[in-house]
Amino acid sequence: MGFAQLVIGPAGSGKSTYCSSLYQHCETMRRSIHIINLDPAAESFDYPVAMDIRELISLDDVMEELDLGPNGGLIYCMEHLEENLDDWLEEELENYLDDDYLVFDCPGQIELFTHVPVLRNFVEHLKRKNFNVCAVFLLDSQFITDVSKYISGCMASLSAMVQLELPHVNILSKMDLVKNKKDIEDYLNPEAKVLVSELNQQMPPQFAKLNKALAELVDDFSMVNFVPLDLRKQSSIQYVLSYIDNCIQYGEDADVKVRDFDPEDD
Ligand SMILES: Nc1nc2c(ncn2[C@@H]2O[C@H](COP(=O)(O)OP(=O)(O)OP(=O)(O)O)[C@@H](O)[C@H]2O)c(=O)[nH]1
Ligand SMILES: [Mg+2]
Repeated sequence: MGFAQLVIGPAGSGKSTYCSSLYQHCETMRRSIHIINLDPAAESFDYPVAMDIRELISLDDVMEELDLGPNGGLIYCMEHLEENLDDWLEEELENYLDDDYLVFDCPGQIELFTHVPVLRNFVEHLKRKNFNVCAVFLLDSQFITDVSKYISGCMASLSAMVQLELPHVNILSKMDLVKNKKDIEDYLNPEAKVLVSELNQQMPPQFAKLNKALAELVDDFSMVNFVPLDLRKQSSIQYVLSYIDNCIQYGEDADVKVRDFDPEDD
């Protein structure tokens, strides 16, 4: 049985930074972890790259040879990955042992978890290889400064949830940028009526019904709640990691400590 995190979320939400902080944390804890780059457009890394999609296909080549722009090029690369699951991925995975822990750093294009099935097929492949996989969706904490941005972030997370059908953890990243911690409380476990009244304040009255429907959708799923992550604090990284481990039943036999996260402490 292997374990894997699929790190997704909008462009710039902090996925690669999260991966490198997680790597460092595990290094300190003497815990084995392998980070895999699935972003064909990535250029530099703060973590040792265990597997790299760029060894399979180069975005620059694709853009040049097929005359595609960066986003079309990326979709092409990901579809190429999909076609090579049975050879490239299969071969790469052979380097890993049964109980290895893999973290996939994905690209930020929203298309990947809305209508292109590549990640879904990727995950199916991992499952067949006996991996317990968790989707880790990062949303930049700055999204909560604007309720309509926040709702769009929740919708992106929901579509990933619905498409991937995996255990799913939402993380509010970049907590170091949040000045007033009280501001975020309403957004960690959002309530429909708070969201509706804020949306209504911002928008003309003809949107009231739509706002209500959207807010209720977020509320109904009630799976949309967020775990705050402050990368400056080891305790915060550890909390998030334990939370995810729990979702994928990692270390059930071992004595893994889970303790409550206190934003003030470190
Ligand atoms: N203050 C702060 N900045 C962060 C944090 N995490 C990431 N950033 C910054 O946010 C920007 C984007 O971070 P990345 O980790 O590259 O984000 P990404 O989600 O991998 O981006 P794409 O791969 O392009 O989708 C960079 O400038 C980071 O330095 C954080 O916890 N705090
Ligand atoms: Mg990245």
